Amino acid sequence: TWSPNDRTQIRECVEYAILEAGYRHIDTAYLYGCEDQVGEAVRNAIATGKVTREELFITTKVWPTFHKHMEHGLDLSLKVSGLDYFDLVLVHWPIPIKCDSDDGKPFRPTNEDGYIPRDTSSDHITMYQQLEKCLENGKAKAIGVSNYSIPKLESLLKECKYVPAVNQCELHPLLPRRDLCDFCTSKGIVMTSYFPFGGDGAPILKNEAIAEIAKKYSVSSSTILLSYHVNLGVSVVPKSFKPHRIKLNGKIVYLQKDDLEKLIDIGREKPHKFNNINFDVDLEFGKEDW
Ligand SMILES: NC(=O)C1=CN([C@@H]2O[C@H](COP(=O)(O)OP(=O)(O)OC[C@H]3O[C@@H](n4cnc5c(N)ncnc54)[C@H](OP(=O)(O)O)[C@@H]3O)[C@@H](O)[C@H]2O)C=CC1
Ligand SMILES: O=C1Nc2ccccc2C1=O
Repeated sequence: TWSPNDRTQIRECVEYAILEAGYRHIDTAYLYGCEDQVGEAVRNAIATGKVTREELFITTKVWPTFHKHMEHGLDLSLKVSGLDYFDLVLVHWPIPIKCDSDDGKPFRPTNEDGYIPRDTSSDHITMYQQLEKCLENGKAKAIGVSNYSIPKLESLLKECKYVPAVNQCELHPLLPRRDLCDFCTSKGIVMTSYFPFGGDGAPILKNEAIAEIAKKYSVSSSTILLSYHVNLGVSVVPKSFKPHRIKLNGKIVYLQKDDLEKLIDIGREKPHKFNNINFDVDLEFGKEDW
């Protein structure tokens, strides 16, 4: 439910996704400024009698400007959405961002170098530990992380009480991150792919190697990109505002092993990350640590 500009259509798209296209997993975040529309869509969908709350799986994320009070961040998401609980709550990014306000804003302050300034008085482990309390008090049915690297997960796993259920990261054939996926699988952490098409404007759909595989299966490149994840045991959260694409994105095909290998090979040598959010340099692990 992330949209960089127009956020007016999200309620109707979520309703369409649930009622007409069979979606059950909806991914949102406090950052996206649309949890009100997601909550309304969920209530409207339930009111039709076609789906129950228990059948739906609603994920949200607490933005790291709330690093001192993550439960308060989640409380705001609950209030805005009008939901009684979220099925999954993620630490949105492992990097605490400087913030003095109560509402977590500004979300992306910038320092004189143009970077989003990190608050070094906290860390990703402390943020996650606060969500563990939300698991215990029932505000979240499950908790997890987003944009966590292997070193971050290793340090978190040493300190946490509950293993994160999910790590949601940018993943697609141009950024296969098989090491991260294998690490997560070995620890019982489900990977979720965001930016399955490369984000706004869907740049990965122009890739010729993917188009060739799509031709072989007589499906669209978008179907290949989503099937890639499902075939690898990764969940995936595509976004579209167009009804026919919302439906199309529910279609998954079985991929032959050699085609799956071809897809992984596309980004093996030179992985490409589309999300270029400008966090302050990570002194410990280097800039690429997310
Ligand atoms: N945890 C995190 O830090 C992040 C999480 N996310 C989550 O991941 C979701 C997906 O990422 P998002 O940024 O939306 O980018 P996506 O990779 O899902 O791409 C969205 C773009 O693809 C287009 N598109 C969708 N389906 C098709 C199709 N079948 N054929 C052609 N074009 C298509 C959309 O256009 P149109 O709408 O016109 O169809 C839109 O321009 C977000 O909405 C958000 O929930 C995203 C970024 C970071
Ligand atoms: O959730 C997010 N969606 C985004 C889109 C662009 C850049 C960063 C983000 C997020 O953190």
